[in-house]
Amino acid sequence: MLALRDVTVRFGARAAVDAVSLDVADHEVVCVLGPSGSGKSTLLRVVAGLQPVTAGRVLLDGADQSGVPVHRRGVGLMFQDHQLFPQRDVAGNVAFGLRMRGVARVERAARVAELLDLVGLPGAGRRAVAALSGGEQQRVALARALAPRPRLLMLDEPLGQLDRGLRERLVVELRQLFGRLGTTVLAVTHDQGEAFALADRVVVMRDGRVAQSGTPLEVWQRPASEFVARFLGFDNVVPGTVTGRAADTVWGRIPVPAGSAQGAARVLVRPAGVRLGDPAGGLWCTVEARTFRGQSVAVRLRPESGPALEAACALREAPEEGAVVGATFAADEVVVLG
Ligand SMILES: Nc1ncnc2c1ncn2[C@@H]1O[C@H](COP(=O)(O)OP(=O)(O)OP(=O)(O)O)[C@@H](O)[C@H]1O
Repeated sequence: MLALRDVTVRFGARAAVDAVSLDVADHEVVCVLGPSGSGKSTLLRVVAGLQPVTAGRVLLDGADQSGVPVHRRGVGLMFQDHQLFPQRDVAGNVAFGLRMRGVARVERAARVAELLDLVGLPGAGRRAVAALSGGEQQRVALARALAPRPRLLMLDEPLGQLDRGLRERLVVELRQLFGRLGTTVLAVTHDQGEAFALADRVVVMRDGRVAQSGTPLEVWQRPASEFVARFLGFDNVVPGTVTGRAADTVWGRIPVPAGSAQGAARVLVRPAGVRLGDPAGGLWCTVEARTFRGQSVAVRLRPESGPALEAACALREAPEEGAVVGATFAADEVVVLG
């Protein structure tokens, strides 16, 4: 469906997008994820035709899009601040793209009603946009983007403005909706939770380049680099030397999974793989802080050597602040990073 081939966008000397190649298959939901300034929005703007490329090609269904204007690309756009027309009612907003395409009034009305049902706002056509909640406005913006049946729907921080609870609910709804409609989606977000909940595949960007691409599970289980690991919130990373099934690090010998790359590397231990027991039986650590995270407790440890270490413990097993414990490591939660 969508193919980017070595796409580069420069602003002055700086490449906001640097030789990016990316494919999105029919019906696939791809989320581009990365810190602020990594080039996500620029990438979307390129696909939409809002931003010319410095080099490289954008293909939609095999056709090169250079010179094709925004309204002829057949892509739908939904931006962070959803840019609804305040002077129009809900139906007027949803019908916008249809009117632009000259769809007849009766057909338009039917499609608007269908879309409002789809996004969970049945019968809301006559309501004023200004009187809607943030979540409702988001749904209207989604209905407007979907109304002309775009071959590719692009979302820029689709749930960016909403509070966390609402975002978590909407992201589940969106995923179900896209699955049902078979929509092909390219979304960008800086929120990893959102990306992982929404996407069939996530693409992590860093400084205009693709740092990793894979299913949410693949990226979560095997971050390709220290950058990706830290971006996902994994901070238990130390340098080490891998020999056979263990790595020598400042935290002592850490078992690693079979097949891990050998030699000097960065070693990640996911918090779930840090086991706490008797001080004599492992790396000697003092408990610095505990943070409740729903089902588990994040325990921040100060080891006798090396940087701080985080462990995830069951509620009842979390040691008290100030306690001294021995940390050991479970190989299946250890990743030797590239
Ligand atoms: N029109 C422009 N002129 C000059 N520089 C730009 C322009 N648009 C973007 N940039 C720069 O390109 C880089 C990438 O910007 P972009 O908005 O694509 O990043 P992003 O990952 O979407 O960030 P955010 O999450 O903050 O929106 C940034 O350094 C930005 O300052």
